[in-house]
Amino acid sequence: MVRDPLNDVPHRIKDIRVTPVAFRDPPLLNTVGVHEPFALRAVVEVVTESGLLGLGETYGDLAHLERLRLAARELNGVDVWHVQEIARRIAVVLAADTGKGGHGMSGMVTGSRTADRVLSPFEVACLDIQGKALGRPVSDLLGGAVRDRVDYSAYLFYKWAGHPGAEPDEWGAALDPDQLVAQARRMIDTYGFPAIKLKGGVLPPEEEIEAIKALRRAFPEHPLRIDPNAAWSVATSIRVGKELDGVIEYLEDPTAEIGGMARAAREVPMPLATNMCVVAFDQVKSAVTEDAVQVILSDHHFWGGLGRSRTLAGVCETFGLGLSMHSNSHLGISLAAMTHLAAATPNLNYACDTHWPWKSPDEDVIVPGALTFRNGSVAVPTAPGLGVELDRDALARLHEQYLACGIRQRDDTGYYRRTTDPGFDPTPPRW
Ligand SMILES: O=C([O-])[C@@H](O)[C@@H](O)[C@H](O)[C@@H](O)C(=O)[O-]
Ligand SMILES: [Mg+2]
Repeated sequence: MVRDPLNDVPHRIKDIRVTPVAFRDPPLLNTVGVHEPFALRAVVEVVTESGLLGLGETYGDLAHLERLRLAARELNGVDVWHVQEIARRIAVVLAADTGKGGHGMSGMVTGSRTADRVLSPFEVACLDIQGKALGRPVSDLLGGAVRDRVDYSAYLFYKWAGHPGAEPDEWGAALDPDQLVAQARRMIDTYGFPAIKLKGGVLPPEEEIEAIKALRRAFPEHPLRIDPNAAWSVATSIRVGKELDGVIEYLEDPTAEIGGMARAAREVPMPLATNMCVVAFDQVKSAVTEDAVQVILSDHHFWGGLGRSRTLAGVCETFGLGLSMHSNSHLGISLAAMTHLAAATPNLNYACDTHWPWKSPDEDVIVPGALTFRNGSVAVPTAPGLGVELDRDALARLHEQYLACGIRQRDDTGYYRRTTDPGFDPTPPRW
């Protein structure tokens, strides 16, 4: 048995708590619809016999919660150093799972592996405990931080002024280039982000090209990206790519599937990036063979945790692929995990995505102060483990909000149809 080298106490899992939470989310538009008034997450607490607590954060969709609870029942007694045993048990208990539903991404990313999505928060929580047992930050367990701050990008969204029937929110509407530039200005003034990403696939491509060009004029030095989540045909992707030659650093998921991306990649001048067509290890081979993507956006929530995301980084290095980082609506436990991972990944050379600015500062499950943005970057926590502490009152409040809000799975398309256009069809390619 592996023993704690410091005090010879094993750290076997004694208890796991999975708590769904909901936090307010503005009406952010994407190609499949619009964000509902609340985003869902699940907080995973792993408690050991030795009395240590580890934290993980993941999607809050009901089907995912059920899988998390099923997995949790299998993990009692496992040593937190034995993540491979945890992965094995999860794979066994989910073997018959068809993987339908509960992706937490409103249908935009469906090819990731169910067992990896379930493993992720347990693995992060185990790393948190390992770090606490050793008195070292998680970045040290991943090979050591190669940077003491991690850069994030300003993640712009087209959006309505407010949710239908509600007062306008503090960001107001962003439905044309001027409004997007104002959104970017405010976000960069507040957080200092060094790069800009625009969530596209919302308006006809010509309008989104104009928006990118307006951003380029307003922010001549900021690397720019646009991500329409595969809303475009191959022909449209090629047309937009040529039009944005020299303007964007990469074009993210312009079109669907490895085959489509490969055809687009042959014609456009810039690298193509993805968090849609390569979301699991068994998809890497054909992507590389076909030279379909030049940058992969890692995401520990669906690649199976921080260790497997480091493996992905090695794969990218091996094949000469760039590496960036994807995000969804998230809270502070995930931001801490993303920051440790990015810090310990030398070849992560792009500013990471984060939805952080879209969350109200007063809504989180961690004690404030551990993670702050300065010049667009977050300092890598140096305290043991993830370096964040659970705020139990806040957790209880956001759980109450989950119970009251009535939302049980992310459904951007359903919300758009209910509020705006019952006939809305997001099937790609939309253009
Ligand atoms: O939050 C959103 O609407 C995004 O569209 C998100 O769901 C995507 O997964 C993501 O940000 C992306 O880069 O594709
Ligand atoms: Mg993307």
